[in-house]
Amino acid sequence: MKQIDDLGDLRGKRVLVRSDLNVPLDGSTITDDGRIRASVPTIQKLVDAGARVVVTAHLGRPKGEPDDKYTLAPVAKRLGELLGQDVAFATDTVGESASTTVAGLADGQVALLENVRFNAGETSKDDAERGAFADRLAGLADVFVSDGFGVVHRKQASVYDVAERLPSAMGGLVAAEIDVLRRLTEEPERPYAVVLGGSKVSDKLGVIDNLLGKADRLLIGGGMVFTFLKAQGHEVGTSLLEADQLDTCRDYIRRAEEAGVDLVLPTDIVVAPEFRADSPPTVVPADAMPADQMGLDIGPESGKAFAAALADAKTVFWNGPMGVFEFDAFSGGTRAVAQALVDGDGLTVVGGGDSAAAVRQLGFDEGAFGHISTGGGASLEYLEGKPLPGIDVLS
Ligand SMILES: Nc1ncnc2c1ncn2[C@@H]1O[C@H](COP(=O)(O)OP(=O)(O)O)[C@@H](O)[C@H]1O
Ligand SMILES: O=C(OP(=O)(O)O)[C@H](O)COP(=O)(O)O
Repeated sequence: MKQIDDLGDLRGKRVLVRSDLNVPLDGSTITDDGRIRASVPTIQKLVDAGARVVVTAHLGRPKGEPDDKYTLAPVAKRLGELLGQDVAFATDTVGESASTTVAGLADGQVALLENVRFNAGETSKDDAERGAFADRLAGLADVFVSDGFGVVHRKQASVYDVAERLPSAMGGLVAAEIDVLRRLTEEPERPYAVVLGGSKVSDKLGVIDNLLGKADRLLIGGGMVFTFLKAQGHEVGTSLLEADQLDTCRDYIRRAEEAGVDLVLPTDIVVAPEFRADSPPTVVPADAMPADQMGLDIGPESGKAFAAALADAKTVFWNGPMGVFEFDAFSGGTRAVAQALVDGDGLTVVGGGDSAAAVRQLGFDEGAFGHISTGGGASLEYLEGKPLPGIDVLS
């Protein structure tokens, strides 16, 4: 697969780089810039090569049209600070502003295009619609570098279709991520434990299907847990729930038992009446959640049980916070799992924008983990052995 060095002399060339700059924001304040920092080495390499660098990225999940809440403007500013040079910001992705901004770049300068998901073509399931948008995006550049590891599992215009239209290469971040994750797919040292949580439940439940044949222990927390608890017949109140996945979860529970996989579910839950930092927390048994409250973290007893299940693991992959760690009162479960990973002596890999942010925000030293991946869904799909469109298209 082509790397940047295989693209030839890039001086004066317009290089479109797909980065994953999907960072958590509080209003317009970036609360964790990990993904921006992870994207800098590739951009800097292109700057040093004298390229005119055009970065494209998404933020959140806007509905295919401009939405101020999801503007990349604060990200352009932070990227500029990290690069030590101004980053020109185009207020659209493929329109007038993008054309003018790209045309105004000198060799070694960088532009960031507005949120690529402000365009319906980016995420369209219709190949022609996606292709038409990719044509316009590709028209802004001479070559393409795919460096957004967190999105390589998405068959989207800026990830997939654009690579079919321009000479393309894999960026250093994607290459490095794949290098580490490959170790987890080839004979992981056992016991191999996988911890799953977070809020993208429908996206990520499916990975369990495959993990049941690979992992020795499967620990489930975060928003994912309530579909399991409900499948066991328990009340889950107003918690996150994938009502159409109950049978799937029942099947996972049965198959885990048959396969001898230790499926660890929380025995206590921190509930609150509302999704708010100051909503009063109560710890309740997992099989006795009140109907009018929502589960926002695994409880302290579960935190201890999860830590015990990780203590002697030789390989651990963790994606998805155990609770709403952004609110102090609901960060205990995530802290307990992070601490268990730090205390263990196996290979530990943390994947996902929010999981990585959680580790840093809760004050853990990044160096204490084997690898912190910028992609949650992407790394899960890689571990599942699923084809990753954004990688396959490069070969
Ligand atoms: N019980 C819960 N209810 C609602 N949201 C939750 C719960 N547990 C965790 N979360 C949320 O999940 C989000 C992260 O989910 P996700 O995007 O799947 O993880 P990652 O970015 O690490 O892949 C966090 O913002 C966190 O607040
Ligand atoms: O945040 C991301 O993924 P992750 O939460 O699985 O780590 C990526 O930016 C992909 O975003 P998406 O899941 O909206 O396509």
